[in-house]
Amino acid sequence: MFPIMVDLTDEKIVVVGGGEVALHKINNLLRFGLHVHVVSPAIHPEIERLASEGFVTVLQKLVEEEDYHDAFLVMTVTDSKAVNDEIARRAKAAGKLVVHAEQPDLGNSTIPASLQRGRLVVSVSTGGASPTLAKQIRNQLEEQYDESYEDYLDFLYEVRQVIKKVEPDRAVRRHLLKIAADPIFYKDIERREAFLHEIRPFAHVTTP
Ligand SMILES: C[C@@]1(CC(=O)O)C2=NC(=C\c3[nH]c(c(CCC(=O)O)c3CC(=O)O)Cc3[nH]c(c(CC(=O)O)c3CCC(=O)O)/C=C3\N/C(=C\2)[C@@H](CCC(=O)O)[C@]3(C)CC(=O)O)/[C@H]1CCC(=O)O
Ligand SMILES: NC(=O)c1ccc[n+]([C@@H]2O[C@H](COP(=O)([O-])OP(=O)(O)OC[C@H]3O[C@@H](n4cnc5c(N)ncnc54)[C@H](O)[C@@H]3O)[C@@H](O)[C@H]2O)c1
Repeated sequence: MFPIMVDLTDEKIVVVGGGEVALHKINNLLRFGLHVHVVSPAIHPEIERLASEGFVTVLQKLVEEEDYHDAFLVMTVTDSKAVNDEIARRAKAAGKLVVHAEQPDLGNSTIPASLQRGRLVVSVSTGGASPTLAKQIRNQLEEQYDESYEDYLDFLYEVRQVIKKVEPDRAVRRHLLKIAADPIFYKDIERREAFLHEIRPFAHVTTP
C-alpha cells in the first residue's frame, strides 16, 4: 500500500450503508472538514442528525450505480457482502478510490488511524493486520504530538512561504529551511517571532 495525501475538498465522497460503521467512517471524514453523501435504506439516528445540520447528504434508498457514478471516493459499508463486492468491482473498474470495509483486498484503499494537529497529520496503517494496533499507536503518538504542534506548524509554514518568496538560491533556501526546523523554535515561541522578523523584510522583493 502506498501512503498518499489526497485533497478531497471538492470531490464527491459516497458512503454506501448507514449503520454503526458508516457513522464511524463519516465522523472521520467530517474531522477533515469534508462533506459526505450517504446511500442507505436504514439510517443511523446520529447520521440523520448530521444530515439535519448539513454535514451529510442522505439518499434513503437501496444503492444503485447512478448514486456513486460521479464519486471520487466510495466506501462500501453495508452488511451485505454481495452488495459491497458489486459496488467495489464497479467503482474500481470506473477508476475510483474504493474502500471495501469488509474485505479490503476487493477495494484499492484503506483508512489509516490518524491524528491531526493543524497542518500536521500523522497516520498509522497496519495493512489490515490490526486496526486496533493502528489505533493504539495513534493514541501513543497523540501524547507526543500534542496541540502545541498546531501553532508550531503554522510558524513553519509561514517561514517556508517567506523563504520561497525571498530566496532565489536553492542551496541558501535549503539552509534557511533547515535552520527553521531546529527544535529550538518548537520550544521557544519568542524565537519564532525573531526569526520571522529577520527574514520578513525581504519578503516584498519579487524576482523578475
Ligand atoms: C484504523 C481505522 C480507521 C477508521 O476506520 O477510521 C480502521 N478501523 C478502525 C477500527 C476498527 N475496525 C474494526 C475494529 C474491531 C477490531 C478488529 O476487528 O480488529 C476496530 C477497533 C475499534 O473500533 O476500536 C473492525 C474491522 N476493520 C476492518 C475489518 C475487515 C477486515 O477484517 O479486514 C474489520 C472486521 C469487521 C468484522 O468484524 O467483520 C477493516 C479495516 N479497518 C481499517 C481502518 C482498515 C485497515 C487499517 C489498518 O489495518 O491499519 C480496513 C482494512 C479498511 C477500512 O475500513 O479502511 C479505525 C481505528 C482508528 C480510530 O478509531 O481512529
Ligand atoms: N472497516 C471497518 O472498520 C469495519 C469495522 C467493523 C465492521 N465492519 C464491516 O462493516 C459492515 C457494516 O457493519 P455495521 O455494523 O455498520 O452494519 P449495520 O447492520 O449497522 O448497517 C448496515 C447498513 O447497510 C445498509 N444496507 C444494506 N443493504 C444496502 C443496500 N443494498 N444499499 C445501501 N445500503 C444498504 C443498511 O440499511 C444499514 O444501514 C459489516 O460488513 C462489517 O463486517 C467494518
